[in-house]
Amino acid sequence: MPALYSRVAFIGLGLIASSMALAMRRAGLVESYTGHARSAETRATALDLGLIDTVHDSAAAAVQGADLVVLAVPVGAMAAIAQEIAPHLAHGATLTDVGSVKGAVIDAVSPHLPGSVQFIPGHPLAGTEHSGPAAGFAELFDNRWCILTPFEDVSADAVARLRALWEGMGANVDLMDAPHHDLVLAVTSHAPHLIAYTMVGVADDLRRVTDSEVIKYSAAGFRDFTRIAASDPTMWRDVFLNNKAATLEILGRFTEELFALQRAIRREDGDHLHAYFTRTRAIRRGIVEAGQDTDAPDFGRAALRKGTPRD
Ligand SMILES: NC(=O)C1=CN([C@@H]2O[C@H](COP(=O)(O)OP(=O)(O)OC[C@H]3O[C@@H](n4cnc5c(N)ncnc54)[C@H](O)[C@@H]3O)[C@@H](O)[C@H]2O)C=CC1
Ligand SMILES: O=C(O)C(=O)Cc1ccc(O)cc1
Repeated sequence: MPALYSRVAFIGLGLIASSMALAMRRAGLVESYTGHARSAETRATALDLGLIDTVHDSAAAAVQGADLVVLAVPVGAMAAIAQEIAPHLAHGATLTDVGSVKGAVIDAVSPHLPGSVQFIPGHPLAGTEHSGPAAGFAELFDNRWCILTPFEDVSADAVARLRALWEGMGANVDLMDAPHHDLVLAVTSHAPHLIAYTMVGVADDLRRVTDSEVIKYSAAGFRDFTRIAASDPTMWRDVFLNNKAATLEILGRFTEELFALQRAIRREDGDHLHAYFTRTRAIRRGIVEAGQDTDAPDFGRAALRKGTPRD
């Protein structure tokens, strides 16, 4: 495939930017790579790892001459960076971001941009609990979704090119509007992360359960909570502060259902519990049977098709 862009500038050189650089290099999607990070150590690591060809100690310098600029910093840092780079963006350049929240990023970035810049917000639904330039890997986006939330006035060619870039990095691309994205992500990612943080905090508060017992006896579910609760505190603080309405809406519903389940346990209402768990099990089966559970081993899908021995 011929290169889609001649020069990409990454602002922020952490997990997502480094994975993007490696995935772009894997498929030869861009001709030259540059970037900026705040710390000299991060800049040096990104160069040493061969993620980028050149590095700049200011975001304004990094974006000059780039036909693609990727904002890959915590959501709360986007506004100041947009303000700084706006006068230096090349005419007709595409600006995108990878923030976990879209509405607040659009509000923070758009007001600073000159009319010629094509701003196409994006969000790869792929990540890990690790941060920094050494955490990236080329396969991160393989068979994962990337959601783009462009406004209608953006050039269709620019959107098609960015879509092709994500597909070249291995991702599947969907387009939706920003409020819908923020609600979907509140349900599927943001509220679950908060619940994981809470559960790990609760386990830690239980003085009877020492750290070693928590790890030693934790089954897969709790282990995954501890992994998720090890995610970057700055990034997740910014997610909740910037997707406040949708996460509060979902957490409100969650709290109501949790109270109903608590009451069922207290009243020994087995029918309520059984009916609830039957409904949630059907949801999981629907996901697996639709082939949407990309992490599930094949034997899991086969077993579900046949029906499990406990049915
Ligand atoms: N980590 C994950 O699993 C995922 C993260 N995202 C989003 O991607 C973005 C980047 O996240 P990661 O790459 O995971 O973070 P990271 O912590 O690995 O890297 C962030 C980079 O931004 C720089 N940075 C932080 N604050 C800054 C500031 N005020 N000014 C300039 N640079 C600053 C850091 O020095 C670092 O180079 C975030 O907006 C996050 O919501 C999206 C999908 C998955
Ligand atoms: O590590 C995990 O399980 C994740 O959920 C990764 C992740 C974190 C934030 C996003 O906006 C998208 C994906």
